Amino acid sequence: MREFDLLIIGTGPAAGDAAKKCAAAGWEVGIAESREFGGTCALRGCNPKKVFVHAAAVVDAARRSDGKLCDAGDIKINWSNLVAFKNSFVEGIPKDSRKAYEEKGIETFLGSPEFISATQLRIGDETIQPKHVLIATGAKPRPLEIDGEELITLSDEFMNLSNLPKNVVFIGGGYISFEFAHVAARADSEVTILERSNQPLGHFESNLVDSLIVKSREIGINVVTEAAVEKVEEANGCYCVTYSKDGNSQTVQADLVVHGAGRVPNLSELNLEAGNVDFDANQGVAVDRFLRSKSNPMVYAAGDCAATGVAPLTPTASAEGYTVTKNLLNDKPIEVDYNPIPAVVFTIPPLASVGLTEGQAHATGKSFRVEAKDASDWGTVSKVCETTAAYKLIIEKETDRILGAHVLSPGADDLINLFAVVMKLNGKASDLKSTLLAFPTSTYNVRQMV
Ligand SMILES: Cc1cc2nc3c(=O)[nH]c(=O)nc-3n(C[C@H](O)[C@H](O)[C@H](O)COP(=O)(O)OP(=O)(O)OC[C@H]3O[C@@H](n4cnc5c(N)ncnc54)[C@H](O)[C@@H]3O)c2cc1C
Ligand SMILES: NC(=O)c1ccc[n+]([C@@H]2O[C@H](COP(=O)([O-])OP(=O)(O)OC[C@H]3O[C@@H](n4cnc5c(N)ncnc54)[C@H](O)[C@@H]3O)[C@@H](O)[C@H]2O)c1
Repeated sequence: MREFDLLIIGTGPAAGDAAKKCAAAGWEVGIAESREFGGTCALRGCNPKKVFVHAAAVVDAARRSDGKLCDAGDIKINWSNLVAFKNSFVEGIPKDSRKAYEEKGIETFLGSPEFISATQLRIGDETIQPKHVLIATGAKPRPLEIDGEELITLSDEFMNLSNLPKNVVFIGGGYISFEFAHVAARADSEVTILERSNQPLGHFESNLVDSLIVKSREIGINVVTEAAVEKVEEANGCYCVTYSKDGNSQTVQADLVVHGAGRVPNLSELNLEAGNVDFDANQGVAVDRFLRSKSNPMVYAAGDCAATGVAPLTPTASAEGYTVTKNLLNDKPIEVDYNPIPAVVFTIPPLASVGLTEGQAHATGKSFRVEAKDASDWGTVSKVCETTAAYKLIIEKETDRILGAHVLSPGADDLINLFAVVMKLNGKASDLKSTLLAFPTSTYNVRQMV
């Protein structure tokens, strides 16, 4: 029987803070990882994905500037070099990450612990009795439960392909599909996105999603809405994807079919029933506002696997991990300080958002004004030869506070953080208007927007 003050399951952004700070406070800490140490964001998500997005942005910038800013020649993505370059950032992480835990006196386990009772877990041959458990196991691609599911490539595999085939179909029209579709289109593949609802990227401001769809179609992506994928078959060396649209079955051929149809909490290996840990397979571990399990008080959950109801992103996972640390080490529990949560779809150009959409603002009953404009004439847009840019701001009339900011433009991924800071500090739109900002920069545009 091994005893720990804290056993952490998972090594992504939700896990690290508690491991390191509890160990620094003198606790006996163990941490278990069933794949490579480091988590999704660093190994298979945000960071490696950005390398692909950079490559696509370089090629796109050169092509759209051809004859104006440069002679682009026959510029193209070299896929195998790109994958190798991405790997150069990723391959050292598992060893370094595990070593960093061990150097802090944290015991590491490779494998999946499972609950054998409300107070004990087993990992391999060892029985572990921890005082506290932090479940931080993240998420995995949602099972589609369609025929031919085994033929579908996952996002992890997409980023390791030795070459990118000519015809690529993405199932789902969310973050993963739009980001990788924009990469694949710049790598000269023919790309289709099949989205079952009438609006892809459902959490984003619909007008700007419409503009992004127009842009996506301009670069050759076939975006099909109200198209629920029903099966994938292998035929003549390629794949045939069947989807229902307008009550009819339709098909599209592909050399590669990619899963972009959502993710679910990664809980199936933990035997949570034996641990008396309530959970929902789609939402995650049932937690109270302090991130403690509602059914087993020694257990906490954070990140993509916790049923918090907020966007499953790296910043939210980190904030939840930080909150669990505080609640483990301090007597007075705290809630997660989420507000506000910025989000970016790393397309080219990026779509960024923070706070309420116009529809959500209506639902609050507050009185607000909307500032919205096509911004393709901004200098920071036209001078980089981009043709797509737009924004929408939601500003409360009574207080002049920004309720929501939505931007589709070059630089929107950084610009959105300025809005996040102002909203967090309860600043007013007029504060932004009167703040001197460096010129000419993407963020300077904020003064024109408010
Ligand atoms: C392709 C892709 C791109 C993304 N891009 C972005 C982005 O640009 N920005 C952003 O904010 N978010 C992005 N995300 C989401 C982001 O990666 C996650 O929200 C974040 O990693 C969640 O952190 P976490 O600690 O909860 O889980 P994870 O980072 O998923 O870590 C969980 C860890 O637990 C391990 N694990 C799972 N089950 C067990 C078990 N039974 N036993 C032991 N270990 C287990 C997993 O192997 C994993 O290492 C992206 C996700 C994907 C898939
Ligand atoms: N830039 C980022 O921050 C970023 C990037 C990638 C992933 N992520 C995270 O990973 C999560 C998963 O990403 P994702 O893109 O897989 O999911 P998503 O939740 O963003 O989108 C999934 C989409 O697939 C559609 N869908 C589901 N089943 C379908 C079917 N059978 N046929 C057609 N469409 C179907 C849904 O209607 C939805 O629009 C995201 O929610 C996000 O939290 C974030």
